[in-house]
Amino acid sequence: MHIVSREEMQAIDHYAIETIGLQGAILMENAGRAIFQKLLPLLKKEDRIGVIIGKGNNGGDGFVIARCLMEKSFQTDVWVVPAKKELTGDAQSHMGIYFRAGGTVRFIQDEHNTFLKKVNEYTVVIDALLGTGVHGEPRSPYLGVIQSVNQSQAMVAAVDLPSGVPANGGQFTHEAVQADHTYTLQCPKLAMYTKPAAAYFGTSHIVDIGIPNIAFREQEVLRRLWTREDVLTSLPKREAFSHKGAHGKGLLIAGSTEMPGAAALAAKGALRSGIGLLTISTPEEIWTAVSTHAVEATYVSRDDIQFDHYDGIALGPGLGREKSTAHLVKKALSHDDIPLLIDADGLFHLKSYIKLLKKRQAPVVITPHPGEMARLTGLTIKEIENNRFQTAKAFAVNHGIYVVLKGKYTVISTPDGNQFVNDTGNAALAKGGTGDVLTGMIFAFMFQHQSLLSAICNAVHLHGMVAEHLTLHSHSKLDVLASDVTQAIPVVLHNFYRDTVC
Ligand SMILES: NC(=O)C1=CN([C@@H]2O[C@H](COP(=O)(O)OP(=O)(O)OC[C@H]3O[C@@H](n4cnc5c(N)ncnc54)[C@H](O)[C@@H]3O)[C@@H](O)[C@H]2O)[C@@H](O)CC1
Ligand SMILES: Nc1ncnc2c1ncn2[C@@H]1O[C@H](COP(=O)(O)OP(=O)(O)O)[C@@H](O)[C@H]1O
Ligand SMILES: [K+]
Repeated sequence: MHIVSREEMQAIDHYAIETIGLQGAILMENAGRAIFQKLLPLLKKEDRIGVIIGKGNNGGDGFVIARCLMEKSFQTDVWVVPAKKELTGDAQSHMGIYFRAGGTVRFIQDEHNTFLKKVNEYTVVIDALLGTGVHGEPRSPYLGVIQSVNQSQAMVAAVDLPSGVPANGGQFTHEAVQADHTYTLQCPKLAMYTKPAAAYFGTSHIVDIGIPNIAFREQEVLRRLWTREDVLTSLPKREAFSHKGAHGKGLLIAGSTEMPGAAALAAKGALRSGIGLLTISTPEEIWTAVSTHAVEATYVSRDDIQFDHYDGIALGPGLGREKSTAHLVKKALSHDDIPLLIDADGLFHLKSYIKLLKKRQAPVVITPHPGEMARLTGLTIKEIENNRFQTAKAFAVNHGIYVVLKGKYTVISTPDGNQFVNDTGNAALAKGGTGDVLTGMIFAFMFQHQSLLSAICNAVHLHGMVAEHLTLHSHSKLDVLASDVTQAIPVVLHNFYRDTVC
């Protein structure tokens, strides 16, 4: 499923209307009807519903919903913000259809005090004020109407976007509708995956309004959600006659005397995700501690690493930032025919050797959180968070690597500029050590998937699913530990393989 910016959505609409010939009024009818159908199970006959309509096409969708509500005899008031003559195009057409079907409206300008009173009495408010066409802070009278909606106790269902939320996300400080449900048309918008916009959507529903796929292909939208179906169709099959050497001989360079746990967690993540043979390079003083948790692995001292004995190298978790560990990053980078996964302290050192990335033959995957990404790019964390998609893509393309920018919605960017968003997981993962587990999972998957991209995306998806599984069945978001994540990988993988179609 594609994820679009405001400009991409407008271009896709334009293509659907002008090139394909699907008239705007038909798309609007589809949108309103599809939203109504999705909304219906949430409505009760005794509900008092207010549909609040703005001047653009978002308001046009509102007229279609109002007509559907009227046909099913729901107690509905339709409130219009602009004067009648200000409505144009498809919105005007649908206002006409609504009137001729027997509908009536009230104008907020004419009955402002009644509107303020009524909005507090509604049990459901349909927000069809502003959609993707909004620019900047909502102007008067929209801002006041948005404030009234936010003060009411009604369940708020937003059409396409909560009014006032910019479709592209990014920083904003003005008031916007705080929705309980948002019915996003055709495909998710960038705002759904960025702070602070994401918090306004409530539960998001994607509503198919019938725009053909070719419209997305023609606009070359390179951003997608990585879905459960993607996982099911790309999980690797374990060959019946395979042997341990066929599932990856991996070297994990991780851990230090201060951070033995990071090595153990990454190792456990890899072992639980199917790696054939795992060798861990940690300081010898901690071999016993780490091997208690990763009995299946073998160990090699830091001075004895033979880099070219391995099919891939993961380095960084708990490595330490001393100069003595920096040369390991340089060495791993210079063995340029071995796939490399760099995380945590490995990323700290990477900054000094960034030019080596372009010289490599084999792929490099990096897994920064926003703080690590800020350090790598020289930007602030705020700048990264306000432009997650742009900065991750630019870094991936400029250095020819895969970037896994972690967070609530992890963004995976490829060297050729494609981006995939993960929507699994929850704040139970906001704990030290969970990223180390992810490193292990990606590392193991790298050896077993047909494509590196599906390996990365599947690992990120499953890592999130493990957190969801734990909080659904046995844990709160407070008490999940990174080691619990390693222990719950099997049940989640088991469920996926049970459902797999490959
Ligand atoms: N074109 C299509 O294919 C479809 C689009 N649909 C709807 O159309 C919407 C986009 O329609 P529009 O482009 O008309 O945009 P909107 O309906 O979001 O509103 C644009 C209107 O708001 C005004 N406006 C912009 N910024 C403002 C601000 N800060 N304060 C106050 N007013 C402001 C503009 O002057 C314009 O009149 C989508 O969100 C969706 O709901 C649907 O009808 C389905 C089909
Ligand atoms: N609020 C959240 N919702 C969903 N996932 C989260 C959230 N917070 C963190 N995560 C995930 O948890 C992991 C944390 O990784 P990281 O910050 O590197 O931790 P550490 O280095 O301590 O292991 C990442 O995969 C990230 O996407
Ligand atoms: K809206």
